[in-house]
Amino acid sequence: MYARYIPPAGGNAPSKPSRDSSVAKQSPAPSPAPAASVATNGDGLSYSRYIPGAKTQQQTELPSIQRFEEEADSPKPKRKRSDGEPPLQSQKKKPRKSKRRTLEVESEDESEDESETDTEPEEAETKAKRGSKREVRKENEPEQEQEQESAEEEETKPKKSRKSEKTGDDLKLNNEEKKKKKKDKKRSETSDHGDEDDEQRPEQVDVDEASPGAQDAEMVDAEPPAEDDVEAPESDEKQVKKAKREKKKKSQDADMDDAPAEDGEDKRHKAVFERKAKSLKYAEIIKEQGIVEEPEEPIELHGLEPLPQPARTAPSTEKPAYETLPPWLSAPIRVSVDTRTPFTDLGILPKAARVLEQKGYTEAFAVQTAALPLLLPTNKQQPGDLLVSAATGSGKTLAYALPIVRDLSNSVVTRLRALVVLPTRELVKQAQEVFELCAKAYEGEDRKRVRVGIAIGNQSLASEQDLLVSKETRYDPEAYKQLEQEASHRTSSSNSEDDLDDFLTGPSTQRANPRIGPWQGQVIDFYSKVDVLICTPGRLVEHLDQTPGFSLSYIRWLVVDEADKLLAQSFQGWLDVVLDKFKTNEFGARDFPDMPYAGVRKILLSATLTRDLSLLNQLALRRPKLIVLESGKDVQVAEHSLPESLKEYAVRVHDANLKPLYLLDLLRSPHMAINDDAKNVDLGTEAEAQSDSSSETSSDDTSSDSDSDSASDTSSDSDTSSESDSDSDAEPSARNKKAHSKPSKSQLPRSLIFTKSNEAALRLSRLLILLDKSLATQIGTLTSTTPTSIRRKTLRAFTTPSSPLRLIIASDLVARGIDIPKLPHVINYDLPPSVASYVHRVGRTARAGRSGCAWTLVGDGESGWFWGKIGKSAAVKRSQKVARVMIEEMSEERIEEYENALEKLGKEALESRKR
Ligand SMILES: Nc1ncnc2c1ncn2[C@@H]1O[C@H](COP(=O)(O)OP(=O)(O)OP(=O)(O)O)[C@@H](O)[C@H]1O
Repeated sequence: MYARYIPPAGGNAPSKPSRDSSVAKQSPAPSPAPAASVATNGDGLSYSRYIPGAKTQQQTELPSIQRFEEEADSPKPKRKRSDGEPPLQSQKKKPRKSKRRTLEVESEDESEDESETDTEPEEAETKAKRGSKREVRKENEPEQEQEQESAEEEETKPKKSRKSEKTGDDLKLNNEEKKKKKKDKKRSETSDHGDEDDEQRPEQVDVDEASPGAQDAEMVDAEPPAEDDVEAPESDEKQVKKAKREKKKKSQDADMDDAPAEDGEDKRHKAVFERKAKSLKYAEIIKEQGIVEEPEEPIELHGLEPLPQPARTAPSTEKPAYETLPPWLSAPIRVSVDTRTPFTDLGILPKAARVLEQKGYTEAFAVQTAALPLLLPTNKQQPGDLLVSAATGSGKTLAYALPIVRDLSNSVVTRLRALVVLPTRELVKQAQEVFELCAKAYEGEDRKRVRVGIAIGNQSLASEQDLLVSKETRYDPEAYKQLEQEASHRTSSSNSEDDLDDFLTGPSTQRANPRIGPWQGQVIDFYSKVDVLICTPGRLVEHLDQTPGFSLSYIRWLVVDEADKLLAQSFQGWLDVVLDKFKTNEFGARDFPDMPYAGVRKILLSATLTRDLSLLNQLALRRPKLIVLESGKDVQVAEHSLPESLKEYAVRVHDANLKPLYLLDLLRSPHMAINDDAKNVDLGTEAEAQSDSSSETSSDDTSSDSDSDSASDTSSDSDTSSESDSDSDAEPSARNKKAHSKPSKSQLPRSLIFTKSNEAALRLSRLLILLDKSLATQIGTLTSTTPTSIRRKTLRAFTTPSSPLRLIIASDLVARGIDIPKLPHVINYDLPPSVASYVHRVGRTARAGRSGCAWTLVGDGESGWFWGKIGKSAAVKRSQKVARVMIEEMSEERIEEYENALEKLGKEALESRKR
């Protein structure tokens, strides 16, 4: 609260500026036209101001003090008054009044901003004063200005509150009366100009009020008129007025000086008390009359109010799910690598378990423990497809072979019911051995011997066709007619381009249905000779296209081993062809007798199984489950995992040009010898025993075998005959050398050495022999150009302990899946092309829980890639770190030998090219 001094009314009429400012603030109050007057300065300058006439008449008393804290009380009574009492002004002004009223309400509601809104016009007024006529400044002494301001505020109040209209009537009237008197006086003094102004004034007011920015207009009004408007005749009048004003001022000052200060104080206090009394009285009247207060309009805050905020929600306790993989892939079935379970506990018949035990399979490995219950018919769960991601040598083959054979052994008729697809011939052969073992295990006791066939293209297509499909011709005119009708219907809808084919390959009806015999009325029936076909994808497509009667209509199992490779590469689009054949389903052909399941169950396996759903989705998997192996400490499921028993070494190669010498030094180094000698002794005795048992098995198979086996043995393929020769050679030599099973010291540790290409493998093997002639009998080579018979011969010799063969230098042909029993060392002479390739290469050792070592020669320029992608990569799960091995510097003498060997190699290459 603060008090403002306003000089006593005693004849000191407020100066013109003060009147102006009051008008500016008073604009909301309607007034009849006459009330709008033209304020004219003493010097003749005129400007229009809106002054409510009613108030002018009410002015009886000059306020001495205004206490602004009382303004806070004013709005309410004012509102009541406005609603309850009719306005005093004429009907003409009503619309304007309502408009003004709206503005008033807004200003009232902004009670907190009142002081601001009040001061703004004052400031405007002050500016107006400052920027306006100098005469006004001269006339208005500071005290007068205070008086003027208080008068303005006094007049502004009616705008804001009706209460102040009522309670402050006396004060304002006094002020207004003075103004009026002065005005009248001026009028009398002024000439016709003044009258003209009077006439113009209402118009100006109307324009101001009618305009949307009425307040702005008022502010503009508050500004002094431009000096251009000053007319020459008025200058005399101005001077007269000025003189009068100065006179008045002097007398006023004299009064002020004379009046005792105490009187002023008393008056002010008196005025305050009077106002208070009036306010209280007015409140009582309201109470008595029962005037209901208009409910307060909602306060509209501008600028300072807090921004609207959204309602706070309780923090969610649910964990966010960022998983985009399907649950079966993100949460696979995890099995500890160390898990071992008796086969009988997994639902394997005791007789079958005994056969497996004879082969050395005493207990089921971890992956078998997890997979067998899911695939065997004893599983009462809703069966579905299965994916297995387990390290190399973990026994995946038996995990799918055993349940498939168990299922097929229940059937009576031989039909092709299982299809196993593998990427290489060697793997097909390997899988065939496992299936044969299982077939033997499940043979007898009301079970049929499951027949296993292979298709790898190592012999002519016709020979393979004979092994897979048999045919019988019978005379059946009716069936013939029917088949012919079906065939002609099919061919008629086909292309006319077939005419050329008809000419070349015979009637189209025969091609459309191979069951139609060559003679009228003859019908051909085809029978599958195998229950299981293990094949490479390319050869499979060939049979589907060209082998009459080769059908996948009865297929119940589809196994895709080394699935990542088979799905990533097209292999003549084998998958699309096969899945298309699955669509045509013989009624009941795919029913599993012991299971509530029909259709083709798919099994996908790999040591580096892809998690790429776009690849996996090609197979249209149904209710898939994923099995992964994990070591106790591992939480993360890595895409590539290495056998726990594998030791890895990185051999630094300073000079890549001398790499063959580094290899030789490594082979002769104590590092490898330590890891090899003792095992070689074991390997010798064990492997011999194994070779004996395997030869027994093979003889068993041959004797008891069906047409397919004997056919394969008696195949016209030259490779096969040579194989049998070599085998027969190998056996006696092994027996002869039984006594010398302990390897000599000059022998190198048994190692499988991988190079980057066929050429590199051949070149390296020859170079090593040129460097050390004693190695000639110890080195073998395996590449994709090696004939199949030689491949098999080499692999057999390598696994035979009595054989002098100690090293196999190979391309990536044998990197995948090849099972070389108890191979102690794998050497990456050249770096593998990918991480997956590394995993498969080194996975040829440390199989079936045995220990093994992987050595990688790393050139200085290759170390970044090796350590980044393989040696220290988190993508490869390994039980122990990769160790570093240093090879001593080469002597000059050795380097010279090496250069000589290189020279010889060059000459040999030239000669072979000439030939
Ligand atoms: N239950 C078992 N007990 C003993 N040896 C087994 C058992 N199961 C499999 N093996 C042997 O483990 C070795 C590896 O088996 P297999 O070839 O099936 O492994 P894999 O997981 O398919 O390996 P890769 O991924 O390299 O193809 C084979 O020599 C096999 O005879």
